[in-house]
Amino acid sequence: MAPSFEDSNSIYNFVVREGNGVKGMVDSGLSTVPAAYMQPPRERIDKEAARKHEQPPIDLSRLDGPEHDEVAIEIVRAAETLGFFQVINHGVPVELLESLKDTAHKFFGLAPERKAVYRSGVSPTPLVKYGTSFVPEKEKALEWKDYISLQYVNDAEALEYWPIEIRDVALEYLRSSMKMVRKLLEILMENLGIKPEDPKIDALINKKMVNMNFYPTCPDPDFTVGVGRHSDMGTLTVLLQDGIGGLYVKIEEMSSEIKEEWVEIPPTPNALVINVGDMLQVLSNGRYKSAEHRVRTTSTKSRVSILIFTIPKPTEKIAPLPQLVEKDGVAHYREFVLVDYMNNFFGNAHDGKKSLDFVKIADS
Ligand SMILES: O=C(O)CCC(=O)C(=O)O
Ligand SMILES: [Fe+2]
Repeated sequence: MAPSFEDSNSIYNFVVREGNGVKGMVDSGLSTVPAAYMQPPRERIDKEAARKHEQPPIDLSRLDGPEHDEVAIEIVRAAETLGFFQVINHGVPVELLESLKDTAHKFFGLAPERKAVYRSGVSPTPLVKYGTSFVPEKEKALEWKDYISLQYVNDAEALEYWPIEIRDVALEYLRSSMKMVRKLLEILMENLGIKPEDPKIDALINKKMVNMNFYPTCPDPDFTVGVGRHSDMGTLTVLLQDGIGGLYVKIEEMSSEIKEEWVEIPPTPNALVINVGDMLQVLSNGRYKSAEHRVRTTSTKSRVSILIFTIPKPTEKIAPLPQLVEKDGVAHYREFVLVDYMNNFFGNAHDGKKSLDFVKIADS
Protein backbone atom coordinates (compact mmCIF):
# COMPACT_ATOMS: atom_id res chain seq x y z
CA MET A 1 0.00 0.00 0.00
CA ALA A 2 1.24 3.50 -0.79
CA PRO A 3 2.25 5.40 2.32
CA SER A 4 0.91 8.64 3.67
CA PHE A 5 3.67 10.97 2.52
CA GLU A 6 3.04 13.28 5.46
CA ASP A 7 3.85 10.69 8.06
CA SER A 8 7.56 9.92 8.48
CA ASN A 9 6.90 6.54 10.16
CA SER A 10 4.72 5.43 7.34
CA ILE A 11 7.33 6.56 4.78
CA TYR A 12 10.08 4.74 6.70
CA ASN A 13 8.11 1.50 6.78
CA PHE A 14 7.24 1.66 3.11
CA VAL A 15 10.64 2.74 1.79
CA VAL A 16 13.10 1.11 4.19
CA ARG A 17 11.41 -1.79 6.01
CA GLU A 18 9.26 -3.10 3.18
CA GLY A 19 12.01 -2.44 0.65
CA ASN A 20 10.04 -0.32 -1.82
CA GLY A 21 12.90 2.15 -1.88
CA VAL A 22 12.77 5.78 -2.92
CA LYS A 23 11.86 4.45 -6.35
CA GLY A 24 8.68 2.87 -4.97
CA MET A 25 7.77 6.11 -3.25
CA VAL A 26 8.30 8.20 -6.39
CA ASP A 27 6.38 5.67 -8.51
CA SER A 28 3.41 5.91 -6.19
CA GLY A 29 2.87 9.49 -7.31
CA LEU A 30 4.85 11.84 -5.16
CA SER A 31 4.65 15.56 -5.88
CA THR A 32 6.53 17.16 -2.98
CA VAL A 33 9.51 16.15 -0.84
CA PRO A 34 8.34 14.32 2.32
CA ALA A 35 9.59 15.69 5.65
CA ALA A 36 11.73 12.56 6.19
CA TYR A 37 13.89 13.64 3.22
CA MET A 38 14.20 17.37 3.96
CA GLN A 39 17.86 18.17 4.56
CA PRO A 40 18.83 20.90 7.00
CA PRO A 41 19.95 24.06 5.11
CA ARG A 42 23.68 23.41 5.61
CA GLU A 43 23.46 20.05 3.85
CA ARG A 44 21.59 21.31 0.79
CA ILE A 45 23.59 21.60 -2.41
CA ASP A 46 23.64 24.99 -4.10
CA LYS A 47 23.99 24.08 -7.74
CA GLU A 48 24.53 27.66 -8.87
CA ALA A 49 27.42 28.23 -6.45
CA ALA A 50 29.54 25.31 -7.67
CA ARG A 51 31.83 25.46 -10.65
CA LYS A 52 32.82 22.45 -12.69
CA HIS A 53 36.16 20.80 -12.04
CA GLU A 54 37.84 21.48 -15.37
CA GLN A 55 40.87 19.16 -15.05
CA PRO A 56 41.00 17.09 -18.27
CA PRO A 57 40.82 13.32 -17.80
CA ILE A 58 44.11 11.44 -17.55
CA ASP A 59 44.75 9.28 -20.61
CA LEU A 60 46.02 6.01 -19.14
CA SER A 61 47.19 4.67 -22.51
CA ARG A 62 50.05 7.16 -22.20
CA LEU A 63 51.41 5.08 -19.33
CA ASP A 64 52.56 2.54 -21.91
CA GLY A 65 54.71 4.99 -23.86
CA PRO A 66 57.51 7.51 -23.40
CA GLU A 67 55.28 9.78 -21.30
CA HIS A 68 54.90 7.22 -18.52
CA ASP A 69 56.66 9.29 -15.86
CA GLU A 70 54.73 12.47 -16.66
CA VAL A 71 51.42 10.64 -16.43
CA ALA A 72 52.50 9.00 -13.16
CA ILE A 73 53.18 12.47 -11.76
CA GLU A 74 49.73 13.65 -12.88
CA ILE A 75 48.16 10.74 -11.01
CA VAL A 76 50.17 11.39 -7.86
CA ARG A 77 49.36 15.12 -7.96
CA ALA A 78 45.65 14.43 -8.37
CA ALA A 79 45.68 12.05 -5.38
CA GLU A 80 47.59 14.62 -3.29
CA THR A 81 45.32 17.55 -4.11
CA LEU A 82 41.66 16.90 -4.88
CA GLY A 83 41.72 13.14 -4.29
CA PHE A 84 39.47 12.74 -7.36
CA PHE A 85 40.38 12.43 -11.03
CA GLN A 86 38.93 11.07 -14.24
CA VAL A 87 40.62 8.57 -16.53
CA ILE A 88 40.11 7.58 -20.16
CA ASN A 89 41.59 4.70 -22.17
CA HIS A 90 41.41 2.80 -18.90
CA GLY A 91 41.03 -0.67 -20.38
CA VAL A 92 37.34 -1.07 -19.51
CA PRO A 93 35.49 -1.45 -22.83
CA VAL A 94 33.19 1.50 -23.55
CA GLU A 95 30.36 -0.85 -24.62
CA LEU A 96 30.56 -2.36 -21.15
CA LEU A 97 30.14 1.09 -19.58
CA GLU A 98 26.94 1.56 -21.60
CA SER A 99 25.66 -1.84 -20.71
CA LEU A 100 26.36 -1.26 -16.99
CA LYS A 101 24.17 1.87 -17.03
CA ASP A 102 21.39 0.09 -18.95
CA THR A 103 21.56 -2.88 -16.61
CA ALA A 104 21.34 -0.65 -13.53
CA HIS A 105 18.22 1.03 -14.93
CA LYS A 106 16.68 -2.36 -15.73
CA PHE A 107 17.47 -3.78 -12.32
CA PHE A 108 15.95 -0.89 -10.40
CA GLY A 109 12.98 -1.00 -12.77
CA LEU A 110 12.14 -4.54 -11.57
CA ALA A 111 9.14 -5.11 -9.30
CA PRO A 112 9.93 -4.10 -5.68
CA GLU A 113 9.52 -7.72 -4.49
CA ARG A 114 12.34 -8.88 -6.72
CA LYS A 115 14.78 -6.37 -5.22
CA ALA A 116 13.45 -6.54 -1.67
CA VAL A 117 14.51 -10.18 -1.29
CA TYR A 118 18.05 -8.85 -0.85
CA ARG A 119 17.18 -6.52 2.03
CA SER A 120 19.53 -6.60 4.97
CA GLY A 121 18.44 -9.32 7.41
CA VAL A 122 16.45 -11.31 4.85
CA SER A 123 18.89 -11.61 1.94
CA PRO A 124 19.58 -15.27 1.09
CA THR A 125 23.28 -14.42 0.93
CA PRO A 126 25.63 -12.14 2.89
CA LEU A 127 27.22 -11.19 -0.45
CA VAL A 128 24.23 -9.23 -1.72
CA LYS A 129 22.52 -6.32 -0.04
CA TYR A 130 19.75 -4.13 -1.42
CA GLY A 131 18.92 -1.00 0.49
CA THR A 132 18.14 2.65 0.49
CA SER A 133 19.86 5.72 1.96
CA PHE A 134 23.06 4.92 3.96
CA VAL A 135 22.23 4.08 7.58
CA PRO A 136 18.49 4.96 7.66
CA GLU A 137 18.06 4.09 11.33
CA LYS A 138 20.68 6.66 12.29
CA GLU A 139 19.88 9.48 9.86
CA LYS A 140 18.07 12.71 10.68
CA ALA A 141 17.16 13.10 7.02
CA LEU A 142 17.17 10.17 4.58
CA GLU A 143 19.22 10.12 1.39
CA TRP A 144 17.37 10.02 -1.94
CA LYS A 145 19.02 6.83 -3.19
CA ASP A 146 18.45 3.09 -3.57
CA TYR A 147 21.34 0.70 -4.08
CA ILE A 148 22.42 -2.87 -4.52
CA SER A 149 25.77 -3.94 -3.19
CA LEU A 150 27.61 -7.05 -4.41
CA GLN A 151 30.56 -8.41 -2.46
CA TYR A 152 33.16 -10.28 -4.44
CA VAL A 153 34.84 -13.32 -2.97
CA ASN A 154 35.53 -15.37 -6.08
CA ASP A 155 33.96 -15.96 -9.51
CA ALA A 156 32.13 -19.13 -8.47
CA GLU A 157 30.33 -17.42 -5.58
CA ALA A 158 29.53 -14.36 -7.66
CA LEU A 159 27.98 -16.59 -10.32
CA GLU A 160 26.00 -18.48 -7.72
CA TYR A 161 24.76 -15.66 -5.48
CA TRP A 162 24.72 -12.33 -7.34
CA PRO A 163 21.30 -11.49 -8.88
CA ILE A 164 21.15 -12.98 -12.35
CA GLU A 165 19.97 -9.73 -13.93
CA ILE A 166 23.21 -7.90 -13.09
CA ARG A 167 25.75 -10.59 -12.31
CA ASP A 168 27.53 -10.92 -15.65
CA VAL A 169 28.06 -7.22 -16.38
CA ALA A 170 29.07 -6.53 -12.79
CA LEU A 171 31.62 -9.33 -12.90
CA GLU A 172 32.98 -8.13 -16.23
CA TYR A 173 33.26 -4.58 -14.86
CA LEU A 174 35.25 -5.87 -11.90
CA ARG A 175 37.49 -8.07 -14.04
CA SER A 176 38.31 -5.37 -16.54
CA SER A 177 38.82 -2.63 -13.92
CA MET A 178 41.11 -4.39 -11.52
CA LYS A 179 44.11 -4.24 -13.85
CA MET A 180 43.77 -0.47 -13.97
CA VAL A 181 43.24 -0.20 -10.21
CA ARG A 182 46.41 -2.23 -9.59
CA LYS A 183 48.37 -0.04 -11.99
CA LEU A 184 47.15 3.19 -10.34
CA LEU A 185 47.92 1.83 -6.91
CA GLU A 186 51.42 0.75 -7.97
CA ILE A 187 52.10 4.30 -9.13
CA LEU A 188 50.75 5.84 -5.93
CA MET A 189 52.64 3.40 -3.73
CA GLU A 190 55.87 3.66 -5.69
CA ASN A 191 55.79 7.38 -4.98
CA LEU A 192 55.75 6.44 -1.27
CA GLY A 193 58.73 4.12 -1.68
CA ILE A 194 56.86 0.80 -2.06
CA LYS A 195 57.95 -1.51 -4.90
CA PRO A 196 55.26 -2.79 -7.33
CA GLU A 197 55.93 -6.39 -6.31
CA ASP A 198 55.48 -5.65 -2.60
CA PRO A 199 52.64 -7.81 -1.18
CA LYS A 200 51.28 -4.67 0.54
CA ILE A 201 49.79 -3.60 -2.78
CA ASP A 202 47.61 -6.69 -3.21
CA ALA A 203 46.71 -6.58 0.47
CA LEU A 204 45.25 -3.09 -0.02
CA ILE A 205 42.78 -4.28 -2.65
CA ASN A 206 42.05 -7.70 -1.18
CA LYS A 207 38.30 -7.13 -0.90
CA LYS A 208 36.13 -5.78 -3.69
CA MET A 209 32.54 -4.66 -3.94
CA VAL A 210 30.43 -3.61 -6.91
CA ASN A 211 27.66 -1.15 -6.03
CA MET A 212 24.87 0.09 -8.25
CA ASN A 213 23.22 3.30 -7.11
CA PHE A 214 19.86 4.54 -8.34
CA TYR A 215 18.73 8.12 -7.74
CA PRO A 216 15.08 8.50 -8.76
CA THR A 217 13.83 11.87 -9.97
CA CYS A 218 13.06 14.20 -7.09
CA PRO A 219 10.23 16.77 -7.06
CA ASP A 220 12.51 19.37 -5.46
CA PRO A 221 16.26 18.67 -5.63
CA ASP A 222 17.09 21.82 -3.69
CA PHE A 223 15.91 20.20 -0.44
CA THR A 224 17.39 16.71 -0.75
CA VAL A 225 20.68 14.90 -1.24
CA GLY A 226 21.30 11.71 -3.22
CA VAL A 227 24.27 10.97 -0.97
CA GLY A 228 25.33 13.16 1.94
CA ARG A 229 28.86 14.42 2.57
CA HIS A 230 31.28 11.53 3.06
CA SER A 231 34.59 10.07 2.01
CA ASP A 232 34.93 6.46 0.88
CA MET A 233 36.44 4.22 3.55
CA GLY A 234 38.55 1.94 1.36
CA THR A 235 41.66 2.19 -0.79
CA LEU A 236 40.61 3.34 -4.29
CA THR A 237 37.10 3.67 -5.72
CA VAL A 238 36.19 3.38 -9.39
CA LEU A 239 33.03 5.29 -10.25
CA LEU A 240 31.02 5.22 -13.44
CA GLN A 241 28.47 8.01 -13.62
CA ASP A 242 25.92 8.64 -16.36
CA GLY A 243 25.40 11.89 -18.25
CA ILE A 244 23.13 13.56 -15.71
CA GLY A 245 25.71 15.00 -13.35
CA GLY A 246 25.43 15.89 -9.69
CA LEU A 247 28.65 14.56 -8.13
CA TYR A 248 30.32 17.28 -6.03
CA VAL A 249 33.73 17.18 -4.36
CA LYS A 250 35.01 19.46 -1.65
CA ILE A 251 38.20 21.42 -2.02
CA GLU A 252 39.53 21.91 1.49
CA GLU A 253 40.02 25.36 2.89
CA MET A 254 43.39 26.52 1.58
CA SER A 255 43.84 29.62 3.72
CA SER A 256 41.79 32.06 5.72
CA GLU A 257 41.00 33.93 2.49
CA ILE A 258 40.16 30.89 0.40
CA LYS A 259 37.31 29.05 2.03
CA GLU A 260 36.17 25.52 1.23
CA GLU A 261 34.61 25.14 -2.15
CA TRP A 262 32.53 22.44 -3.83
CA VAL A 263 33.26 21.54 -7.45
CA GLU A 264 31.24 19.29 -9.73
CA ILE A 265 32.95 16.35 -11.41
CA PRO A 266 31.39 16.75 -14.86
CA PRO A 267 30.12 13.67 -16.69
CA THR A 268 32.73 12.90 -19.35
CA PRO A 269 32.03 10.45 -22.18
CA ASN A 270 33.78 7.09 -21.77
CA ALA A 271 35.60 8.20 -18.63
CA LEU A 272 35.74 6.63 -15.20
CA VAL A 273 36.14 8.63 -12.01
CA ILE A 274 38.79 7.46 -9.54
CA ASN A 275 38.89 8.56 -5.95
CA VAL A 276 41.13 8.04 -2.98
CA GLY A 277 39.64 6.36 0.09
CA ASP A 278 40.43 6.78 3.78
CA MET A 279 42.85 3.83 3.86
CA LEU A 280 45.18 5.49 1.36
CA GLN A 281 45.04 8.71 3.33
CA VAL A 282 46.04 6.83 6.50
CA LEU A 283 48.73 4.75 4.85
CA SER A 284 50.30 7.79 3.21
CA ASN A 285 50.21 9.64 6.57
CA GLY A 286 47.94 12.24 5.00
CA ARG A 287 49.71 12.79 1.67
CA TYR A 288 46.85 11.37 -0.37
CA LYS A 289 43.41 12.88 0.20
CA SER A 290 40.21 10.92 0.56
CA ALA A 291 38.04 13.72 -0.67
CA GLU A 292 34.72 14.57 0.86
CA HIS A 293 31.98 14.25 -1.76
CA ARG A 294 28.20 14.19 -2.14
CA VAL A 295 25.51 13.80 -4.77
CA ARG A 296 22.69 16.12 -5.76
CA THR A 297 19.35 14.81 -6.99
CA THR A 298 17.61 15.92 -10.17
CA SER A 299 14.02 16.50 -11.17
CA THR A 300 14.38 15.57 -14.82
CA LYS A 301 15.67 12.00 -15.09
CA SER A 302 16.74 9.27 -12.71
CA ARG A 303 20.53 8.95 -12.36
CA VAL A 304 22.63 5.81 -11.95
CA SER A 305 26.20 5.29 -10.85
CA ILE A 306 28.11 2.03 -10.69
CA LEU A 307 31.10 1.74 -8.38
CA ILE A 308 33.87 -0.60 -7.45
CA PHE A 309 35.13 -0.23 -3.91
CA THR A 310 38.48 -1.83 -3.07
CA ILE A 311 39.49 -2.36 0.53
CA PRO A 312 42.04 -4.37 2.54
CA LYS A 313 41.06 -7.55 4.38
CA PRO A 314 38.92 -6.69 7.43
CA THR A 315 41.44 -8.44 9.70
CA GLU A 316 44.31 -6.38 8.31
CA LYS A 317 46.19 -3.99 10.61
CA ILE A 318 46.39 -0.52 9.07
CA ALA A 319 48.80 2.26 10.00
CA PRO A 320 50.80 4.99 8.27
CA LEU A 321 53.88 3.54 6.50
CA PRO A 322 56.79 3.60 9.02
CA GLN A 323 59.21 5.24 6.58
CA LEU A 324 56.76 8.13 6.12
CA VAL A 325 56.27 8.53 9.85
CA GLU A 326 60.01 8.66 10.24
CA LYS A 327 60.35 11.25 7.49
CA ASP A 328 57.47 13.34 8.83
CA GLY A 329 58.57 13.00 12.45
CA VAL A 330 54.98 12.29 13.44
CA ALA A 331 52.20 9.74 12.80
CA HIS A 332 48.89 11.41 12.02
CA TYR A 333 46.90 8.18 12.53
CA ARG A 334 47.10 5.34 15.03
CA GLU A 335 47.30 1.68 14.08
CA PHE A 336 43.95 -0.12 13.94
CA VAL A 337 42.28 -3.27 12.62
CA LEU A 338 40.17 -2.53 9.56
CA VAL A 339 37.04 -4.24 10.85
CA ASP A 340 36.86 -1.76 13.74
CA TYR A 341 37.10 1.11 11.30
CA MET A 342 34.36 -0.45 9.15
CA ASN A 343 32.03 -0.96 12.11
CA ASN A 344 32.38 2.69 13.00
CA PHE A 345 31.99 3.81 9.37
CA PHE A 346 28.94 1.70 8.54
CA GLY A 347 27.38 2.24 11.96
CA ASN A 348 26.95 6.01 11.63
CA ALA A 349 25.22 8.41 9.29
CA HIS A 350 27.37 10.21 6.72
CA ASP A 351 29.10 13.17 8.33
CA GLY A 352 31.86 14.37 6.05
CA LYS A 353 35.28 13.12 7.07
CA LYS A 354 34.35 12.52 10.68
CA SER A 355 34.95 8.80 10.11
CA LEU A 356 38.69 9.49 10.01
CA ASP A 357 38.59 11.00 13.53
CA PHE A 358 38.24 7.42 14.76
CA VAL A 359 41.94 6.88 14.05
CA LYS A 360 43.34 10.40 13.90
CA ILE A 361 45.96 11.31 16.47
CA ALA A 362 44.89 14.61 17.95
CA ASP A 363 47.21 17.58 17.47
CA SER A 364 49.49 15.64 15.15
O1 LIG B 1 26.77 8.40 -7.35
C1 LIG B 1 27.86 8.93 -7.27
O2 LIG B 1 28.30 9.65 -8.18
C2 LIG B 1 28.73 8.78 -6.06
C3 LIG B 1 28.25 7.76 -5.06
C4 LIG B 1 29.15 7.65 -3.88
O3 LIG B 1 29.87 8.56 -3.53
C5 LIG B 1 29.20 6.40 -3.10
O4 LIG B 1 28.37 5.50 -3.36
O5 LIG B 1 30.09 6.27 -2.23
FE1 LIG C 1 31.42 7.89 -2.19
